[in-house]
Parts: sequence; structure tokens; C-alpha cells
Amino acid sequence: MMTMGETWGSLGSAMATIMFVWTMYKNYFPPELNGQIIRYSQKIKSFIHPYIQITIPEYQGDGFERSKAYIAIERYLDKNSSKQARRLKANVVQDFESVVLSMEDHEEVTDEYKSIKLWWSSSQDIPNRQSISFYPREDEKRYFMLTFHKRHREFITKNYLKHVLDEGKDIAVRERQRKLYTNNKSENWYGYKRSMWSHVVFKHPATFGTLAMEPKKKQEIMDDLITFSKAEEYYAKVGKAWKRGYLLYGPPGTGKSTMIAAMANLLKYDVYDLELTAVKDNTELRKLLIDTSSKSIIVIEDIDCSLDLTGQREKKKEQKDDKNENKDPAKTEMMKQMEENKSSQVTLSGLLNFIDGLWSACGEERLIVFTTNHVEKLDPALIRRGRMDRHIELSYCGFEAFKELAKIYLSIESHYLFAQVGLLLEETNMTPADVAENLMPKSTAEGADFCLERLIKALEQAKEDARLKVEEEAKVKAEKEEKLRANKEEDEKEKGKQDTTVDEVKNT
Ligand SMILES: Nc1ncnc2c1ncn2[C@@H]1O[C@H](COP(=O)(O)OP(=O)(O)OP(=O)(O)O)[C@@H](O)[C@H]1O
Ligand SMILES: [Mg+2]
Repeated sequence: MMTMGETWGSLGSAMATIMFVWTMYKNYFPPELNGQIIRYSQKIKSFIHPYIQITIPEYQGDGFERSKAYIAIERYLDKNSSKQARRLKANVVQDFESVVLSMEDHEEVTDEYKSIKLWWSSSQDIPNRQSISFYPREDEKRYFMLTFHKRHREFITKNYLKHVLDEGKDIAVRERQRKLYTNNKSENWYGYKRSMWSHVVFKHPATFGTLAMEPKKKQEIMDDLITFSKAEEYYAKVGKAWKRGYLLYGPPGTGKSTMIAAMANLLKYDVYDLELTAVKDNTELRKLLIDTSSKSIIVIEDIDCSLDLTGQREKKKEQKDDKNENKDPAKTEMMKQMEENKSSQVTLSGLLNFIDGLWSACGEERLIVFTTNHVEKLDPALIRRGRMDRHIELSYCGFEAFKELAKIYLSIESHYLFAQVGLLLEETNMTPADVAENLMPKSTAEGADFCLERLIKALEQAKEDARLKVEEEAKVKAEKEEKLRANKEEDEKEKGKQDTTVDEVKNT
């Protein structure tokens, strides 16, 4: 069966044949009649074929890459019109996880936009000659053909095509397989198949729905991210590079890394996890930046451990010996490595340039996220507004966050034990990670009552531990003070003795 496009194509060809015959014999007709024939032929042509056709080939010019417009239209049609087509092609994507159906060749579908009807068909020209080619485009020339009434010409070419291309691009972004990158050491940057970044498929299950925090604060962050992702024109208008910096700070286990995954899942961005200790110097840092793509989050975790950013290495060494309540063996190891391995010469100014120097504007729609457990250790220049636009504190679990965790882990919104948990959370600090661990049923026999009681016990234990710690610290402090006082008394006594001796010597 002929498609709409093909039917009009045949009528057009018939008309062309008639016109061809007329041009051969027009000298036999009087000139007035010829004028009439031309006028009427135009009218008939436009009456029997009042449609315009636009062809979008899969490959353009000499390009070996598929045309972006063709790909966007393919996506658009798959999503919007493939239900109408009766012959479909199945493409298996994303590690055999899903099947995308698209129109077979010579199928035709209709689309409607602002009450205007249009026809899309997919076709393929197969060359007659028998030849073998390396390039698919030489064997088969696929194209999409759009047919619409000529009175909509202006609207279709200006608005509809833009709408199709934009939507197609959006679908491609939404459905693409996202990646998690990490930087390689520069010794591995060159040679066969080596590159600056290695990647795996990004598949983190965290979303803002599973992230427990105060609902209002969570909503604010989500709104901020969505506004950013749609603000291309705004950033262009105010003359700023289209990027945004977030600083996530708080004790270990409060959800900083989880929030980064939730951000990536919300905006469908790739994640570049930048390991600063593996970057030799500022030049390497810049090269890594240039090699990142748009629609991505560049993450530097534990920024205070990754680099000597404060220029106070000596101070840090002293602090290393101090009692640190949040000692994490992995991070202590990282600090140690950093102290020993001085090969990384990335400086604070190098990092600042990375964030907002001229080079940072290459590529667009990017988030830069820093995380730290010790915000007070960071150089103010690094985290001033404009560089890190939003500072988000992730802290110990409050009652609101607990309720969210109970909903996620136990599927309950209220319980008679909630009040007791609420009181205990006010009196003691427990991270969402620990609360979640206590709430998670370890077997099917563990119901909500059991898990909440386990949490209450853990909170009481944490409260008792904190009380003992305070007592212990007070005792140590008192002992120190006592020692100081005794030393002072001793010194004064000694001084008194020496003064008396001097007086005696003077008198004699
Ligand atoms: N706010 C939260 N909501 C839900 N789950 C959380 C939250 N905070 C922590 N968790 C759980 O605790 C685990 C540890 O959290 P995460 O790795 O995000 O902490 P972090 O703040 O990055 O810690 P660190 O400072 O050590 O890197 C996660 O796997 C997550 O399941
Ligand atoms: Mg983390």
C-alpha cells in the first residue's frame, strides 16, 4: 500500500510528465494559449498536490556520523507516533534491559500539532549498483519525509520542526545510559585506548524520594536544581557560565554522597568523581576539566582531605594528632598519603581557576559539588558565594528525617513509638545512616515494632555513651587543670624561695 507521501509523489510525477510533453510541443500552440496553459497548470498542480515535503536524510554531506536531526526525529517518532505504525523494528538497549520500538521502513504515521495534521514516513533508497561499501550510508540511504499542507509552511518550518528536534533531544537525554567517571593518573592518559577518565555505567538507586531530610529543605534543593537545569537563557542573559556550585558539609554518614547520586538521578546527569590526589598539577586539572561533557556533575569528595587548600600544612599536622571525633580510617589514610605523596601540586589558585576561571566556561550545564566533614577548615576563598553558590548542611537525624526513613524502610507514617524516638533524637546525635541501619528489617520476622524498639535501644545507648564521654572529658579537663594549678603553685613557691635568697644575699 502506498503511503500518503508516496501517493502525492505519484500524482506529482504524473503532472510533471504532462508538463514535459507540453514543453516538447508548445511551439505548435499559439502564444496566448501557452500563457493560459502555464497559469492553469500551476493552479492544477497546486490543487492536486497542495502539500509540501521535507526530507531529512540519515547521513548528511560527507559525514560518517548520523545526522543529529535524524536521530532526534527518530526519538520523537518512537515516543509519539510508533503506536500507530503496524510494522516496527525492535532495538535492544542498555545491556538488554529495555527494548525500544521504532517505525519500520516505508511505514507512515500521522502527527498532530496545534490542530495541524502532518504525516511522517520513513524510507530507504537502495542503490541499483552491486557494490560493497565500508560505510552504511553508501549502501542504504534512509530518510524521514515530512508531508504537510502548504498553508502551514511558515508555522511548520519555524515552530513544529523546532518542537520535534527539542523534544527528540530531551528524550535522548532522558533515556541515555548515564556514566560515572573517575580520573586516571596522567601516566595512563596516552597510548592505545587510554584516556583521562575511566567510566562505568552509573546506576545508583538513591533519589530525593529515598533521601531523608527535612521536607521543606529537600524541596528547596530540588527546586533549585530544576530551575538551574532550565535556566540556559537566563545564564546567557546575565552573562554567566551555565554552572552552579554546591558545598555539602556535615559529619560522616549524613547523606552527602547519597545526595550527589540523588542529584544525578534527578537531572539525568553524568557524574565525574574527581580524585584530586591523582592530579599532578594545575595543568592536568585543566585538561581533565576540558575533557568533561555537558549535563554532568563534577564531584570532589572530602575536599579538606584531598588537598592542602588552606596553605596551613603545619597546622594540619598538629591537628592530625588531636582527638578527632569523626575519625574515619579511610580518610585518615588519605590524609597520610597526601602528606607523604607531595607529587600533587594542585594549588588553591589552580582549583579556583578550575571552578570559575575562563576555562570553566567550556561545556555547559554543569554542577560542581564539594563535600567535606570539616567546613571550618576550608579556605573562605574556595567556598565564597559565586563559587559555591549553595552551602548545604547535612546533619544528624532529626524527627522529620526519621519519619521519612520510617516511611522508606518500614512503610509506616505513624506509630505509638514515634514520640519516644522523637524525644531521644532531640537529646542525642545519631546519623541518618545509623538510624536507617537500625530501622532496616534483617529478616521477614522483624516487623515495625521490633525495628523501632531496636532503634530506641540504640538511641539510649548512644545517649549513655555521650554522657560517659562528656563525664570522661570533664574528668580529663579537671585533671589537666589540677596539674596546671599544682605546677603553678610549685613555680610560685620556687620563685618565692629564690627571691628570699636574693634578699638575704643583698642584706649580707
Ligand atoms: N539522609 C539520608 N537519607 C537516607 N539514607 C541515608 C541518609 N544519610 C545516610 N544514609 C544512608 O547511609 C549511608 C551512608 O551515607 P553517605 O555515604 O551518603 O554519607 P556521607 O555523608 O557521604 O558520609 P562521608 O562523609 O563519610 O562520605 C548511605 O548508604 C545511605 O543509605
Ligand atoms: Mg560520602
